[in-house]
Parts: sequence; C-alpha cells; structure tokens
Amino acid sequence: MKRDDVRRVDQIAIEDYGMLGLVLMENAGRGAAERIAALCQESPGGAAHPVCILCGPGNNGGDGYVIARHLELLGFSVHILSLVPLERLTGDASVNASIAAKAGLPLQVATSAEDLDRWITDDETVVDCLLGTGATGAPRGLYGDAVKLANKRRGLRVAIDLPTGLDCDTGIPSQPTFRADLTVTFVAEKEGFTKADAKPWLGTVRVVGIGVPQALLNDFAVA
Ligand SMILES: NC(=O)C1=CN([C@@H]2O[C@H](COP(=O)(O)OP(=O)(O)OC[C@H]3O[C@@H](n4cnc5c(N)ncnc54)[C@H](O)[C@@H]3O)[C@@H](O)[C@H]2O)[C@@H](O)CC1
Ligand SMILES: [K+]
Repeated sequence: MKRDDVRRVDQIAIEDYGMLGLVLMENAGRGAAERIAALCQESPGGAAHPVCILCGPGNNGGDGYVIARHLELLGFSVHILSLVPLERLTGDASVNASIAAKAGLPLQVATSAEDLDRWITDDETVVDCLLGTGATGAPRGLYGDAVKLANKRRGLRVAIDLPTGLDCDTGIPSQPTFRADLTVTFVAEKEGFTKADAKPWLGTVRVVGIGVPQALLNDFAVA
C-alpha cells in the first residue's frame, strides 16, 4: 500500500466513519506491543527483557506511549525516551504521552546525542517510534543521531509502522535508516517493503490491523 493511501484510510475512518483517532492509535499500539512481547519471549531473557521506546514528534511517537503502557501490563520493564519535550506534542500523541507520564512510566526527554548515547543501552530491545508515514527525507538532527546509536546496540530492534529513514513508497533507505529485526506495520504492508533495497532494514514484517471496518479496507483492496 502507498503511504498516501494508508494515511487516507486513517483519515476516512476518522472523518467519514466517525472513529476516534485515539481508538485507532490504541489498536495500533496494543497490537504492536503484543508482537514485541512475542519477539522478546522467543529470545533469551524472555519477558525480563528491558525495552527502550524511542518516541518522535508525531503520531508514530504517540504509538510508542501506547506500546509502553501495554508492555508494562504484559510484565515488561520499559522506559521511554522522547526526542521532543512533551508539551510540544499535539492531538492523540499528546494524550497518550500525558497518560504515560501520569502513570509514572519511566520517561526521559533527550536533548542531545550524549543523552541518547547514555540512555539507549546494549542489553535492551529498542523500539523505533521516531518517524512514521509523516516523515520526509532522511532523519534530521537528533533523529538521525538516535537511529545511528540504536543501530550500534547489541539488543533486538523493532520498527513501528516503518523503519525510520526508509522511504516506504520506494523502499530506498536514507542515511541513516533504522535496521530492524522486526517491523510491525499498520493496516497493510507498505509498497516499498517489497523492494530488494528495503529488505535488509525491515527484518520480519508483521501487519497489525487498527480496527477500521472491512468495507473501508475493501475500498483500498486490503484483504
Ligand atoms: N490516526 C492516525 O492517523 C493513526 C496514525 N498512526 C501512526 O501515525 C503515524 C503517522 O503520524 P504523523 O502523520 O504524525 O507522522 P510522523 O509520526 O511520521 O511524524 C511526522 C513529523 O515528524 C517530523 N519530521 C518529518 N520528517 C522528518 C525528518 N526527516 N527528520 C526529523 N523530523 C521529521 C515533522 O515534524 C513531521 O510533522 C503512522 O506512521 C502510524 O505509526 C497509528 O497510530 C494509527 C492511527
Ligand atoms: K518508526
């Protein structure tokens, strides 16, 4: 599925069907948390695996706060690293960040590459909720630093919706691109994921539904 089409599905679900964006985000985040839990449980350390969730400025970051909440409920030790001050978030991402903060989930705001280097450690699973379908071009500034540092760590890496840095229409990776062991993508596989250039960055791809009606999926030829 093309980036614009998948964004259109979200928009139609909200504007025409009257679904709440928060419900879509909850479904997305919960489904992703279950996939991450399954991956961790198969690997040495199991549910004792600590998880670091990197959160960006948009709704991909918003998914990260939902994932953190559900992973904690599943018994994981989680910490959230936001690359933006929480007061800069808007809409559904802001709501979920505020829930996470009120719930006392460990949460730090990174303002430099040094912060990221200190707070992303080797023995944890790193989840990339930095940029999703709203990304344009190579990850800039701190986003690029976070991707580079995460790629150097020895733990598992999971990309949410798409690996930050990968163009999900063409499958062309930018410099840098998050190198995932697992990519949990929403609604349908993105068109670029089928390209040979994209494969090394995606790992295993799992599709998670976000609860939009089948009638809407049919309009976009999603089975
Ligand atoms: N209701 C919805 O629309 C849903 C959205 N979902 C998630 O939301 C994502 C899309 O959210 P958004 O549209 O907020 O987009 P993103 O979360 O991709 O964030 C886009 C923002 O990131 C910044 N940015 C863009 N390119 C950048 C670059 N190269 N370097 C640094 N910063 C950059 C800009 O501030 C831009 O506004 C999806 O990928 C998916 O993960 C899911 O929660 C399902 C429901
Ligand atoms: K991502």
